[in-house]
Amino acid sequence: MTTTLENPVADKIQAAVLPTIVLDFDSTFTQVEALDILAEQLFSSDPARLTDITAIKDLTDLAMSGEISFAEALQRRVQILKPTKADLEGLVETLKGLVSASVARNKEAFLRHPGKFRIISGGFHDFIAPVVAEYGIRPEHILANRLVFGDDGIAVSVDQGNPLSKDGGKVVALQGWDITGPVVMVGDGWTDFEVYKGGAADRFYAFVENVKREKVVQATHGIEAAQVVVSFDEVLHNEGFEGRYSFPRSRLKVLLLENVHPTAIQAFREEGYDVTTVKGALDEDDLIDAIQGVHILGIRSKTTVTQKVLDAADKLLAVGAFCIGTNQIDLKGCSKKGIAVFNAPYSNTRSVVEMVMGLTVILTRNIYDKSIQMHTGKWDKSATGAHEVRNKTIGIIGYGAIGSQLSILAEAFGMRVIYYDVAEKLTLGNARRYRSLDALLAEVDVLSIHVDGRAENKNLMGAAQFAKMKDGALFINLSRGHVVDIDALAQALKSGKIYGAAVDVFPEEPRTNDDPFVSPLTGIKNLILTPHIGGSTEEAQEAIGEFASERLLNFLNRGDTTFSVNMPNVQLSEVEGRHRFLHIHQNVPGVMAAINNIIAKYNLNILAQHLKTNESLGYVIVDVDRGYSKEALEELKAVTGTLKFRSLT
Ligand SMILES: NC(=O)c1ccc[n+]([C@@H]2O[C@H](COP(=O)([O-])OP(=O)(O)OC[C@H]3O[C@@H](n4cnc5c(N)ncnc54)[C@H](O)[C@@H]3O)[C@@H](O)[C@H]2O)c1
Ligand SMILES: O=C(O)CC[C@@H](O)C(=O)O
Repeated sequence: MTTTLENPVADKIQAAVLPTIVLDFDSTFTQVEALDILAEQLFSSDPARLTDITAIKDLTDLAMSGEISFAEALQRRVQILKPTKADLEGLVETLKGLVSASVARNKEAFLRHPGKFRIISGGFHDFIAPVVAEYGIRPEHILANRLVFGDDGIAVSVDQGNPLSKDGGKVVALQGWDITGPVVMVGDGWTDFEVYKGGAADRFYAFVENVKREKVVQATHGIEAAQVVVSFDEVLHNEGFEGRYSFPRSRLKVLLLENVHPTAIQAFREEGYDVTTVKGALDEDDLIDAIQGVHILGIRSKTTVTQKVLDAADKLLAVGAFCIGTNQIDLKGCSKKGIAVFNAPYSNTRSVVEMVMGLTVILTRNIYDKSIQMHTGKWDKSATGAHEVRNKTIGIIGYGAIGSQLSILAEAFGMRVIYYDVAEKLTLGNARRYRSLDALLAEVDVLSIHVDGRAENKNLMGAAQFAKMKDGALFINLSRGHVVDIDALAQALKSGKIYGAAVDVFPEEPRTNDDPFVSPLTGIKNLILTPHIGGSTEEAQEAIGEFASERLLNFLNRGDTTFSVNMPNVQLSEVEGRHRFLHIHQNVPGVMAAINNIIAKYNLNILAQHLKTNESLGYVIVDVDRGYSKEALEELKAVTGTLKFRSLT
């Protein structure tokens, strides 16, 4: 199956006759209404004038949505604001930092096509010109009002001779401009729609990236030449401009489940992707419904990505596990479909380790049960059964990222560290590796499990293993629930074989905070139960949000697969001034030769080429210079064994 990212609208438009794009300034070129920002700047530190900030905003809104006359609103706002030239300089600096995200990321397109982008605004040339100059828009390509200053340097009114100071002014002003060829108007406000309605523009885009004005959006309905767009990427794409992106990001859907951290949501939105979030996990049926049309799925540990879900995933390019574990994802199924899987292997490691150390001390001192007794009014000041952790032996099963970090912290607490791992590991500090699990079990005062969630680890700790431990040892599991036979653990605790335990992960876990927790472990003495929160610190969640979204964005934006858990890892630079083909295929003979034949047939000039394979997948990345035909793309997609094909610009 191939992923087809087509653009029929752009195909219809001759690239040679690029239209002139006329942008509104307030809430379109910039994220904000400049006069609202000016009001905040001038009045927010003066309690007596705070109401003027609201008054300015109200006037702006009423005019933008077409409720009152634009001319009246403009004049009244200037009368309230009375700015000086110095005030406007401050405003310019603020506005430069508030350029709309999709405009800012397409700066290259502005600079590459001087004269093709113009500004029309009911705002003021005085502050618009220096902001848009950075995008190569010259003063003569800005139509805007001018402030009239009094002798004291304070603006008192609007230049009345300028048509833009009047109602319907944009239509008149634009019609009088020296534009040849089609004109495309992009704006959020009613006056922008009027430009199209009044016949001064051939096409209209209602721009809703910053603010959605219902009256304007409604007005576009049923008009073939008018469209609502959530980002400037779409405008560039539809109008045949070579923006940074071969496919508008706003049409790529990102579905983030299980309350992933807002940093991730923001990262995708800032890059222009269409993000939907869901608080909890989804069960299989709900996920099957939700996954259709989704390009990127973000989950944590509670969502299971099964083969059935993958079968329903018609557009899925990648799955991000916003956690360490990936055992909830059918990795083989993903590979078979060329879907890349990423996780955040180190972002919550420290949080888990700190929690294990804390639990070790709490259990060794018997603090947990003492606290419970206190809550029932019982004061038991006694040292019996309470110990230091110093000189005790901690046994770690699974000496990976978490196990080895724990080794360092435990040693810093004065503990003796021994570990068991099925793989060769670098032993840290004075830790000792045991090659026999049974030998380790027999020696530990505290046992902590940190193996990964592979299926073979089911019931790694069962009745036989608990029986091999010293009487009165402590047990901790913050890895995966199925690794421990919990009936056997319950029995070992009840019999006193295991003196105390802390369990954070369970074979069956509630999907959301509203679902009940049911387990044979509830009600047992000296057993600390926690709701799978080993990695749940604000620090870890933020770090995971940043790390996982960065991996997914690098994959989307440039094809980079660094840290992917199932794809061959290829580190790639940004796509600058070139086209990049990304070809994911079954690892079968002949694919590379077929790709190269097509490249030779179409005489494409290769700037860089990479091929990396793993057991099941091959990943070819080809960078070519700008000239290539659609037929070449079609043939590349049709190569036998192709799973996914994308092109980036
Ligand atoms: N409770 C939480 O909130 C939480 C947070 C993060 C991670 N985790 C879980 O913690 C576990 C460890 O995470 P990590 O980042 O250290 O993983 P890791 O992959 O870095 O380390 C796992 C180690 O276990 C070893 N191993 C696997 N099976 C084994 C076995 N049967 N016997 C001995 N060694 C075995 C591996 O060789 C590897 O060295 C994972 O299951 C992860 O999902 C839980
Ligand atoms: O936050 C989660 O849902 C899972 C945390 C942890 O088990 C992990 O695998 O990182």
